[in-house]
Amino acid sequence: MAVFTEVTSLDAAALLTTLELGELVELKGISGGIENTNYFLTSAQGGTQRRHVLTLFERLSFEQLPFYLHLMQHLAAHGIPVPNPVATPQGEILLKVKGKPAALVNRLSGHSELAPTTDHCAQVGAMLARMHLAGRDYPRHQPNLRGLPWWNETVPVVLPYMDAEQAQLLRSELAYQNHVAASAAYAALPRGPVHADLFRDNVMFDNGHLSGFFDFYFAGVDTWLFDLAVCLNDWCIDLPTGAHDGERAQAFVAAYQSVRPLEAAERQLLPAMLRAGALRFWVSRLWDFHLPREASMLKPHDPTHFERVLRERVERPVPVVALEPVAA
Ligand SMILES: Nc1ncnc2c1ncn2[C@@H]1O[C@H](COP(=O)(O)OP(=O)(O)OP(=O)(O)O)[C@@H](O)[C@H]1O
Ligand SMILES: N[C@@H](CCO)C(=O)O
Repeated sequence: MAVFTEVTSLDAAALLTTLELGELVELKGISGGIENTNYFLTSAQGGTQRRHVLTLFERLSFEQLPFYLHLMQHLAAHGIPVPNPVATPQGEILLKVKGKPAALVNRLSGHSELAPTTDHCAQVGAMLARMHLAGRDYPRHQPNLRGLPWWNETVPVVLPYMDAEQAQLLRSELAYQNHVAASAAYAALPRGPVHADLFRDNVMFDNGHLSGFFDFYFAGVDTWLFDLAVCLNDWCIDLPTGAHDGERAQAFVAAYQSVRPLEAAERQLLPAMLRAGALRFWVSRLWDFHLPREASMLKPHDPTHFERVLRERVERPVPVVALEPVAA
């Protein structure tokens, strides 16, 4: 279930009045999702119906939300298909519903593609690069809150739940990532706002065409290569083994590079960032699994999946040349 806070038709109609969006046609709770309260909401004005998603934020505060909501607005204004928050006549996009921070965004058409083909991967790769470029002049700054400092803080907290082999892998990988982060190549990586959680379930396709990226609530400023690695670790691996899928990865990276070719430092550090992306989600899943938040609404994802992906990335590193067409 993903309606943690009940919104009535009266609440929704009042919101539409504030936003000058006309009448309420339909309000329907969304069952997917585990973090927030989400409703599909249809409004009508002058014979035109509009489809929206109303989100009441259950985890993020009024202070934290402007970075994410303004990023979505910025990307939408730059032609990237992402949910665009509706503003009040005074220009405010962070709303309050039932005392909770809230936003009303346009509803993306289509559905998530949970068994992607090379064509789906290519579409996501090209749009990811376009999104990175579109974010370059976004003026707000917030680091990736699930980046290296968080791994350094959280690995010691989850270590007591690990067996000796897992603990050894976590320790050595963390040491490796700290070493990478201190390198000249890492300092040279281009960076900007990244989605940082662009898994298969956060992208919509409509009739085979990418119709949008959503769920920007882990976004932050980090290296573009990290964002690419997070995607390759989800879109271009075999489920459930976690093995790398060369064909899908090639399609993804070629499409990304058709918009923004990778720089020398990025080419060098791709294998290291694939490991970083796997570590990030292994640690967050371990944390959610072993230390559920008080009154948690989370049904934790399986941590062992990303342990497998990390082992794959360590044992069978994939250099960028393996993902590029062989020169004639
Ligand atoms: N802008 C949108 N357009 C269309 N559908 C959306 C949109 N936002 C959310 N949804 C639908 O609502 C579902 C739940 O949203 P989401 O995945 O963001 O949940 P959440 O609880 O906010 O976050 P989490 O992914 O962490 O569980 C999605 O799977 C999707 O089907
Ligand atoms: N994509 C994350 C969940 C947080 O949105 C995971 O699979 O662990």
